[in-house]
Amino acid sequence: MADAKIIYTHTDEAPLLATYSFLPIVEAYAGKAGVAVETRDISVAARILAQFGLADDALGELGDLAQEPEANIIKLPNVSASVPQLKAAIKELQQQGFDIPDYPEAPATDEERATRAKYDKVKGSAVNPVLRQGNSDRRAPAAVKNYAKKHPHTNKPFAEDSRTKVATMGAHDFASNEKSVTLPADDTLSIVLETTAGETVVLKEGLGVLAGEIVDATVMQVAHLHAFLENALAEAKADGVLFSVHLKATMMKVSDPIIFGHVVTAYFSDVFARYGDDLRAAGLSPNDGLGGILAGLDQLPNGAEIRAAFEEALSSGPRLSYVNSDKGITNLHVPSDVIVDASMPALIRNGGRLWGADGGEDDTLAVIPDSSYAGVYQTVIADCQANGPLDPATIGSVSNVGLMAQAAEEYGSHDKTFEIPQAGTVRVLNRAGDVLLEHDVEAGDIWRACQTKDVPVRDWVKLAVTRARASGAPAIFWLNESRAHDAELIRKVEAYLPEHDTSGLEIRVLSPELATAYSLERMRKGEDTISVTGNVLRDYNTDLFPILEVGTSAKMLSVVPLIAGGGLFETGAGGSAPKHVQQLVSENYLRWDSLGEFFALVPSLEKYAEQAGVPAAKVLADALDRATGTFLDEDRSPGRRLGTTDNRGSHFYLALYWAEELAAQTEDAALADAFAGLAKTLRENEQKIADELLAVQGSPADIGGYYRPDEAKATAVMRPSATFNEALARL
Ligand SMILES: NC(=O)C1=CN([C@@H]2O[C@H](COP(=O)(O)OP(=O)(O)OC[C@H]3O[C@@H](n4cnc5c(N)ncnc54)[C@H](OP(=O)(O)O)[C@@H]3O)[C@@H](O)[C@H]2O)C=CC1
Ligand SMILES: O=C(O)CCC(=O)C(=O)O
Ligand SMILES: [Mg+2]
Repeated sequence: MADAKIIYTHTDEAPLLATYSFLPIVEAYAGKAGVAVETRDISVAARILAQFGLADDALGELGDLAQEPEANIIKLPNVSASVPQLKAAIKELQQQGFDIPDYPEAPATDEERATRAKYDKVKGSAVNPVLRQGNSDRRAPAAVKNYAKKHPHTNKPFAEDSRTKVATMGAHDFASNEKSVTLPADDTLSIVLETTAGETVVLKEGLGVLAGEIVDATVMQVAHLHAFLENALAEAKADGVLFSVHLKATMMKVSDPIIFGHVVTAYFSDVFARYGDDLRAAGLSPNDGLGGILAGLDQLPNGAEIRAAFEEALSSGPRLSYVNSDKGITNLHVPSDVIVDASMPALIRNGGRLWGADGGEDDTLAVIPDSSYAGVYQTVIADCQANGPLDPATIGSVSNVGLMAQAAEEYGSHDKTFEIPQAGTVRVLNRAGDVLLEHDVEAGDIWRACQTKDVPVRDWVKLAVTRARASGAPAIFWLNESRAHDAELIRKVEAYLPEHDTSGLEIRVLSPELATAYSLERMRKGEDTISVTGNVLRDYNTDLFPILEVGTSAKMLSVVPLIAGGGLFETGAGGSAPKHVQQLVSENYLRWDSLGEFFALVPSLEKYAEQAGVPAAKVLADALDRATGTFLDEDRSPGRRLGTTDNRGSHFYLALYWAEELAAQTEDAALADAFAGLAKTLRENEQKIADELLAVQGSPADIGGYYRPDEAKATAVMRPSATFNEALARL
């Protein structure tokens, strides 16, 4: 391929900061091997600017590229913005002088509606579903697993009398109301609400579907959600445990902020009964969280009175869990502060305890309203309560093969999720007008349809068999035959498995709860298991198991073999770690661990070698792979605390080991020659560079912006060692 190149993405928060330090190293090394590396800015700030013609539509470009065989993209985690995050980013860009409108809370004019539509394109998981034109292969590399066995982190034990548990609806929710069909032929669907008053409201038209596509519809019945929440609040209060709610308001950007709003409303039901109209009139929505409401109260004439009512409710209600008790930030403050994939594993690692208002730890009632996957967490909690914590020194690994291509499953559902305006019946109709799926609904219910195309399913089954064959581990499809969507999927799995040689492999279908129990049982025996899951469990499992096994999902290999033949190499399985940015800004210390970036770069370089016919890229990849091994052996990941090697220091060590490997290899004499000097300089100046990097720690750092840092300032902060910079520049 003539124009082969590696695209390294500029994203947000901690991974973006790390990029200011790491990318110059990558560019310098790649340049020596004739490897073309380009960057594209897909940060939330750049995506906002692109909507108003003030930046290139890099995401659109990469989305197209992902569907071409030449794609070779390194994707760092990015912000999937909740409304409060989006508003903060807009404000920062306005302050930087960009002429962009405010986020229209309740758009009334055509212009406001157009603006809102633009911002809605930036909101939530707007990047990953576009780039993920393939299924997901996430696992802990053997070197990471071995490192964790040698240096086990602590998974704290649950108390003897631990009262932590998961509360979930189990009826009248998305899981239990689901209906599903597989389409026999290409078709065009519409979604229509017939109200009890006899009106027809078209919710969606022109929804193209392909033969073999699975289409589901389901509804969260809000009256039942409220009854459930009232019970859960009463239960938490009676048991004296912390109340916490765990949703995915970023990825499920339509349904989950609404559910989050219902939790806020239920917790503060008296306040909303008294002041709900005032809050609504002021545009203060519970869906944006308690934080946004409290921040907006000053503009209300009776703001002080309402604030007092919130405070009174907090002190008399069940004890809330806190995200940051020092700053008074509760679990209900911001919909994107507590994200279930990261929050539940952190809770389990901590012996089932969260933090209360006083900063003290306590057991919790973890509320996960929809029952589709809540049982997974309850199964792990019950297992740890019965059998003690999982010991990272001995446990086996649970890797994941995840169905996600072409926005499979709930990931793509936000354009088909509706808060129902009036009671009636929602129907999914085909072109001929036949009713495929229908539900009776009440006003306020959250109804959603969701699509899963056939090609991705077939590819996913193949990937599962490939991984089972390569690893020798059993592959378990986490599918619940009594859930409508899963039943359709199981049929496809059964149809596609015979396309492969599965002799001697253990391949089974188990419900998520049983699959969890089976995987844990094997794990405790030191045995590995592959979890083959849908998109949401892919997300959940690739934080859950890594965090229990290796302490963090940052150390995951996360590859997306694109269906069109290209490669998308994600870095780690975690997010963009906002609290790391705060630490950098306050004390010039960045805890971000770039192992995920190192791991992603290896297969990306290998792919480049193949695509561009540049063998030196493979030499670079092999050297990097060995260097990463040394990096782990020498324990060069950032520490958690000031005064230790941080992200920048860790990059220096990686650069040192990588240069030494390149200088020592004999496959490419020119490369060895090119790196000999650098390897020597870095080794000789190891102490000096380490000292220069340590010297800057401890005082505040100015990066000139949160969502859109100033390039020069951030570079200065992230590249503070003159000796290291000069050595790189001389390469
Ligand atoms: N792939 C993507 O693009 C993803 C994006 N996100 C986005 O990230 C943001 C934050 O999400 P959140 O759910 O809080 O999850 P995060 O993974 O960002 O944060 C949870 C915690 O995980 C640990 N962690 C994760 N990655 C690393 C790393 N490389 N080095 C060191 N520690 C790490 C840190 O905690 P500790 O060490 O204390 O355990 C971190 O504070 C949101 O905007 C979300 O939308 C989230 C997930 C994936
Ligand atoms: O796309 C997102 O919003 C989050 C993705 C995520 O958490 C994951 O892929 O693990
Ligand atoms: Mg995740």
